[in-house]
Amino acid sequence: MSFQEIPVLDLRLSQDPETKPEFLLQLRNALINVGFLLLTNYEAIGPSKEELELIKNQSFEFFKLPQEVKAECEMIHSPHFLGYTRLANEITALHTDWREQIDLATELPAPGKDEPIYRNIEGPNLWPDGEYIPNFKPTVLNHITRMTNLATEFRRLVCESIGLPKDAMDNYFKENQQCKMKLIAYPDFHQLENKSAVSLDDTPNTAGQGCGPHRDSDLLTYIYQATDHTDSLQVQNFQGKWITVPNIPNALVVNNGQTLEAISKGVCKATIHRVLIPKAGSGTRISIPFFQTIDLDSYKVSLKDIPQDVLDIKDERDRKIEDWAVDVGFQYQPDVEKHPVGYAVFRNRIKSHQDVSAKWYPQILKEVLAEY
Ligand SMILES: O=C(O)CCC(=O)C(=O)O
Ligand SMILES: [Fe+2]
Repeated sequence: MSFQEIPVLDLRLSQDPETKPEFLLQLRNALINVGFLLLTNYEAIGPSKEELELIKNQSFEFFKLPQEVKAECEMIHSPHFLGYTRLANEITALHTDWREQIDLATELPAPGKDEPIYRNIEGPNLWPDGEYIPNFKPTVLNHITRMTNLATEFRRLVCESIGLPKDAMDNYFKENQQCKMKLIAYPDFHQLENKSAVSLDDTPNTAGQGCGPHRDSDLLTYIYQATDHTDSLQVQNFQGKWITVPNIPNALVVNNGQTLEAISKGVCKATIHRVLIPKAGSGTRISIPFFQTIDLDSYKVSLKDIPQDVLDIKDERDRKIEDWAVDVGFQYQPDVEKHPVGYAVFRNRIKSHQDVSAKWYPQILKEVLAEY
């Protein structure tokens, strides 16, 4: 039997030596047997309710801007895959996603010309014109700082929960490590002019693809579901059944990415998930994922000394995997033995944003298209 619901973890339990062992057990189970969890009571380390309210309001303001203002910071102008993506201009699992979004990241300089091409994942943000939305940039930068703090603490707990010293992942993080985030708007069915959205086979009448089934490329993702939609984000359990992620007010959804799967040698599996278009009349769904990424140059460095009892839980899980995995299309999986992590991350970006790739990396786009 695979998981039927998403575990809820109270971060306060990790702060008290008496309850910490219980927290670490719950975390171990969530990381190995589910790949998703809901995190509550993180305010002492991460963003406060007020700060989340601010980033939510800036998201609404941003998406309300005139299309020409949003177009000025469109991703096509960025060789770093940062900036605005208009509605229905991204592909996941071979189909169009019905969402619009802006990709943002820790502000960093662009790499030099002689550096490996994948380092172009890093670079400066494309900000919307501050004259139209003055509080956008400071609110986003503050959100990145608060979330980076939370994610740094959390990754130490992740290490401890799988039987490693809490600094076991520190080597994967460089000075001024890039983190990424997105503001995403999923208009509800009413608002779509063109309702020929791809119907998902098992939900023919209710929904189309907000974001197609995929695994994240990063280490860990932290999603703030900013509106109260309850029927959108779904996770596939290891028997192929879609499980809806509840929307507990102010809880963050945390999920394993493929980088964590790669460096933990499959112990923490990157679970497949998707987003359905919100029901007609339910309004636009706003979601704000934060992506914790590691040094793109990390190479030949899996986590060492994961204890046997943890590996046994992984093996037990793997024996129970039956009909997992829909067709997520081809996705590059990081394999630190073969390539630096940046290789797969960069190629997944090339594939998802092909108009941007055609402008900046036409040759690599050709190679990527030939591979799947
Ligand atoms: O909108 C969401 O809740 C999740 C989005 C997502 O999975 C992604 O952008 O990787
Ligand atoms: Fe995702």
